[in-house]
Amino acid sequence: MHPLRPTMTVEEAVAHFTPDRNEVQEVYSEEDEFIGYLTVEAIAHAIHRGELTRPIVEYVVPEVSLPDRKRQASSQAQLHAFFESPICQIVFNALYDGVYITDGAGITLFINQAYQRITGIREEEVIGKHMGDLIKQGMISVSASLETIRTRRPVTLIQTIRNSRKIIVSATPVLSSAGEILYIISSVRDITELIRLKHELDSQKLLQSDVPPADQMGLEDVVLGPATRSLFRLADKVAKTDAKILLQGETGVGKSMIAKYIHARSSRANEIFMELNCAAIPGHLVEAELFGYEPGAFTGALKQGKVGILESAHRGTLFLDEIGDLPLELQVKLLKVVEESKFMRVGSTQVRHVDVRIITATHRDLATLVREGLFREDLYYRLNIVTFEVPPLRQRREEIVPLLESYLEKFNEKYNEQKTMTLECYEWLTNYSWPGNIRELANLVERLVVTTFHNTIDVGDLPGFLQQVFPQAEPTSLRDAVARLERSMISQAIQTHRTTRLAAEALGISQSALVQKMKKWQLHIGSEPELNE
Ligand SMILES: Nc1ncnc2c1ncn2[C@@H]1O[C@H](COP(=O)(O)OP(=O)(O)OP(=O)(O)O)[C@@H](O)[C@H]1O
Repeated sequence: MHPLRPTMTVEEAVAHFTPDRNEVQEVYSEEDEFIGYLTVEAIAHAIHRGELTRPIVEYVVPEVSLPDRKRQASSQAQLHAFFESPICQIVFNALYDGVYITDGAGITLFINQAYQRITGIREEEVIGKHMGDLIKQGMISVSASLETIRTRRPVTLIQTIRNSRKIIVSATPVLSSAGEILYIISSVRDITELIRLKHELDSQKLLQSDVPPADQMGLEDVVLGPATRSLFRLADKVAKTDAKILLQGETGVGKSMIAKYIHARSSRANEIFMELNCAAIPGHLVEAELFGYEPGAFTGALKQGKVGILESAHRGTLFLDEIGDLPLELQVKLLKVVEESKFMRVGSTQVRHVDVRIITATHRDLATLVREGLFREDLYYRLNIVTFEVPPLRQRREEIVPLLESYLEKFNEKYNEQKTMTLECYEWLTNYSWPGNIRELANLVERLVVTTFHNTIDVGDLPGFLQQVFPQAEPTSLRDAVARLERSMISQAIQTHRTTRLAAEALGISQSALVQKMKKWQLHIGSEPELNE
């Protein structure tokens, strides 16, 4: 380390004081002339007064007494010895959370094993180092300890380790009887872990809530965030009645899942649940599918005729998906079923009775269709006693990570894999708009589990369109902005060129530098093995 210069600020000088070093530093001018001494006590006082940007020349003294030096050195040594004592090591290393201890000036004294496990940072990289230096090196993004020194209060913040992993740090100052900060003890947790715990807690809460667990309804893997939970609660309530239900929402949001849940919680649970997607078959065939037909009712009909879905659903529940696509002429026939429970098969004049509960769904706005004359108003009001507005996934982002985790678990089991996702990948996918909602999410996870060759799925493995849509949060510093640009360029280059040699060439850096950077950013060559050149 360079000698202390009088123009250095207090903040810059702090890094020169480490537990292993002398407690008094000599200060030299730019011409290397001895100016005086700077004691760790003087620095500590300056920090306590918030004078971090003042030049140290203001605190330099021409002489220091030997007892002072001995006393300071010995108290520092005692502290050091305490943290190195076997009992202290055993206690801190037994903790599940990471522990990070600095002295009152922000110099690292101790990290426990859990901290090393969570962050991947080794003892020798930080012990004796000042937190400010660790930020400068890019090892950590911010320091809760320095914030605690500045504010003299406990501080909790989210820290990024080596620009990738995110952890949550809570720092607490330990004060002497004179009110000086002696050290700062920080506890550290992985955010991914917190998300998992929250997910577990949500499931626990669900078990205690008035909504019966969905897996008992044959609906395994259901993720219930606050929005979905309140839909299920309402579904549970209306299930007990025969009220007509209209489910509105985009494709893939879970409308048919809710319909099945309502059926499973109703008095018809032991009867059949039938489903017809009115948009999936041509208009002229919907009538035959729904109401059935007599022998020879139309060209191409089965000789023996056919029982329609409506009749098959007798005593049970009929779920009519995409009801907005039901042709107008069939809407009259459906109205008769809804109002009088009566219908006629195609080609028959015999009126039949049926006892079904009808649940309908649509991704279109039925009220608008009514205004445009495309949907019968009387049918609309009949079907729409209770409306469920099922929100798109982008409006219930808190469910995205639990859904990703749940589907990862499901497909890992199905394909006998052990894939995990980086925190950044979770963050990326949380910000995506998911036009295909949960169906799209499930498809993506399955694809990633099947196609990636490594166990950790990262942003670089996502399909190209997903990599471009991520709305970046504002970078917090120039270093942050540069780091992001570097990562994004590398990620794009390896996606495009598929070999580290070609990607390095395109980026104008050496192959080994590229490999090192890929390691740092946890990037991989797409989801396929590197091409053989
Ligand atoms: N809360 C949830 N947790 C887990 N999986 C869910 C959840 N909601 C929906 N899914 C799953 O997402 C997929 C799509 O759901 P569903 O078929 O119910 O959507 P939909 O709204 O009826 O779609 P569409 O209108 O296109 O028919 C299904 O595989 C379903 O199991």
